[in-house]
Amino acid sequence: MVKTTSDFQKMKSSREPIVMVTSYDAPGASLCEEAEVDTILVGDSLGMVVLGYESTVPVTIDDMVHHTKAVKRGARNTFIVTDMPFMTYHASLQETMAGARRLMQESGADALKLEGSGEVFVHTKALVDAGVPVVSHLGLTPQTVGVDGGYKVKGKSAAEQEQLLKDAKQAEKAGAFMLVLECVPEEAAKKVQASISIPVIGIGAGRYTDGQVLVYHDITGYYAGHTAKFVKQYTNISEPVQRALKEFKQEVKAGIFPAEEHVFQPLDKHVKLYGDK
Ligand SMILES: Nc1nc(=O)c2c([nH]1)NC[C@@H]1CN(c3ccc(C(=O)N[C@@H](CCC(=O)O)C(=O)O)cc3)CN21
Ligand SMILES: CC(C)C(=O)C(=O)O
Ligand SMILES: [Mg+2]
Repeated sequence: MVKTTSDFQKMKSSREPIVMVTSYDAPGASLCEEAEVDTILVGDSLGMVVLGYESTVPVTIDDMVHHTKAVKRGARNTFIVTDMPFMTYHASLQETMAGARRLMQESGADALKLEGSGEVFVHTKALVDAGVPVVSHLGLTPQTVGVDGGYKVKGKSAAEQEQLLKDAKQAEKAGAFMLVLECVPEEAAKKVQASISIPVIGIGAGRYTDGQVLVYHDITGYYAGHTAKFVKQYTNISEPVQRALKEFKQEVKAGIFPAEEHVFQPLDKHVKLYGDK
């Protein structure tokens, strides 16, 4: 059955690690559900791993609705978190609410994830007040890659760690039920984990968080782009896929495929077809 926000809270209390994997389509989501992951993230990494963009910045609410619907069809019994994309929760509370309403009502998301701190927490609180479960995302926030000047580890200095801790506490206070912490030193993540009561899911945040999240295409090796240090590639499906495609091509060129078993025949095998002798 679909988990609830309180199930994740209980998992933190009982120290059962929470497993989150991204999905962007029905077959991928279905495999995640069969693997019994605790929750699926329809990440805006979608833009980079399946839509071919350079960053997550071009991803829209329409993209997230479209892909979350597909994920929901593939994984009806898994808790789905969907990323609110770039600049859709900053301009006004009205715009935040309109986007969130679409993601929650049209797409089948169970919760929404918002990157960043400060003003973002005003939007977090408004969403939670309206009944939307919210996940906060701190540390490296890919949507601010432009102002950050690249994808860089956050919380390396004492001052940055102090700020991170403050932000995490504010996220909890704003009503977030979960926190994703990306690319921070292990020691900083450990402090955050111990300082707030909501579960902390790490990606490049070391061994002491309440759970881990990785991108589906990074786990399976189905992505040609840059692979971060925190990724463990458990298999490389690109290789067998490439081999199969080359073999298909060779067999068609050589007249090997299709063979007799792939061919349809008429009801009466003795019917003479045009061109038959
Ligand atoms: N395939 C994929 N996996 C991801 O985890 C992911 C995406 N795409 N796209 C959206 C964001 C972007 N993410 C990224 C992208 C790059 C780095 C990266 O290059 N990090 C450097 C750290 C550099 C430093 O030391 O400051 C690294 O070497 O890992 C990290 C996270 C995480 N997300
Ligand atoms: C990397 C994870 C946390 C994410 O936000 C995404 O996949 O978009
Ligand atoms: Mg994201």
